[in-house]
Amino acid sequence: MEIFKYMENNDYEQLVFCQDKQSGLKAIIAIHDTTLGPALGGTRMWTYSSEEEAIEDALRLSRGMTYKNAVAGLNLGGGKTVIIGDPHKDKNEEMFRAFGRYIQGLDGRYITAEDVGTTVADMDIIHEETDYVTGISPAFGSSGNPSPVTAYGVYRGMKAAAKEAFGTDILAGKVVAVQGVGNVAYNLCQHLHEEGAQLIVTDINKEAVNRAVKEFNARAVDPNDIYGVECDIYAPCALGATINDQTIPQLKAKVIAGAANNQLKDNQHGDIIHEMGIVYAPDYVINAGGVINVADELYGYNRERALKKVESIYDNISQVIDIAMRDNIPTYKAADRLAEERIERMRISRSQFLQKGHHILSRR
Ligand SMILES: NC(=O)C1=CN([C@@H]2O[C@H](COP(=O)(O)OP(=O)(O)OC[C@H]3O[C@@H](n4cnc5c(N)ncnc54)[C@H](O)[C@@H]3O)[C@@H](O)[C@H]2O)C=CC1
Ligand SMILES: CC(C)CC(=O)C(=O)O
Repeated sequence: MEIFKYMENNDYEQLVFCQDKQSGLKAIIAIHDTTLGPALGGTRMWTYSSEEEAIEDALRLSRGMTYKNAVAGLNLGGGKTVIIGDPHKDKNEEMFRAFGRYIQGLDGRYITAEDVGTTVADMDIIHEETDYVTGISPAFGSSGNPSPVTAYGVYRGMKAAAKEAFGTDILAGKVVAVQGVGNVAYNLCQHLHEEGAQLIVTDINKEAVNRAVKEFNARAVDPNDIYGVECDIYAPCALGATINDQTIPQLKAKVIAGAANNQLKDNQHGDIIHEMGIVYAPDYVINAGGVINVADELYGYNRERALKKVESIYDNISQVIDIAMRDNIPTYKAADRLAEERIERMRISRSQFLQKGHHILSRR
């Protein structure tokens, strides 16, 4: 991979490699675009099969955060960290302390939070070294685990997509196939079950599946079978790139609406599902609830205010669908357009020189 060429082609600002021998920390912080404000995005800890795979993941995820934060109406840019390692075996206090010091060194250009493989407890340790961390314990007056709020946003966005596909946003009686029943999807299943949707679930973790079967009367299927099940809605809530050449021909769903980041393997897969008439709720629009929630900490956390903003994910998905219909383009392109237009408008309106620029962070 030619890193500078890749960064230049996709407008990345900065890539930071953090190493600490004692704790085993190997982290990559990717900052995509800070036009709207400091880059905010979570830290993923994962067993990458190569350093190149980790770098690519950090780059792709950080770009997604730029677009997510822009469409969500946040005054924040896009960034993300990946830590190479097994979250079940390789974590230690020193690792997150060392990582916190690297974040502090960026002096506010990047703010972190949870993602796959990291927890509120990890954020609390990072907080010992830096203020540029969110999703810390409610005991510190903060917002805690973002997953339940992400799930609420996905639920709202799923309703908006269902309205377009089925003429109603009532999900009672609809069959929803959920891939991965981890932190976000467990809470999503709870909303769907309460409304009377029927659930089909899968996960590589048997305990997670059993819990969903027991608590939500879900039907369990093997991980490879989830794509082809008879359902109304496919909710990808595990990792990325599950909408691809192999899975698309199997899909029976009329709606794709889930929490995972980077659901489309490539843009062409967004074109194909558009041509098939599937209503796709773009990942970074529908899963913005978590970042909206943690970003509220920068103002002094108020859960009611955060949830109100998360509710508007319904309107954001409807707006994206309207633009896609109007211009006869796939929804992923409509979402990109919304994000890019906002960033461009702000770039122009903020181009005037100020001796000491203001951002909400300066009050923290
Ligand atoms: N936690 C949050 O607030 C947010 C999460 N997301 C995204 O949503 C997705 C889920 O996040 P979390 O629930 O926090 O993660 P998680 O790690 O708690 O849950 C993911 C689940 O997917 C399962 N899984 C992994 N590979 C699988 C496969 N091939 N087939 C079936 N199941 C598989 C895992 O065993 C796990 O139970 C991720 O892509 C994450 O980046 C996006 C925005 C916010
Ligand atoms: C988990 C969130 C708090 C932020 C993030 O990284 C995301 O939305 O993907």
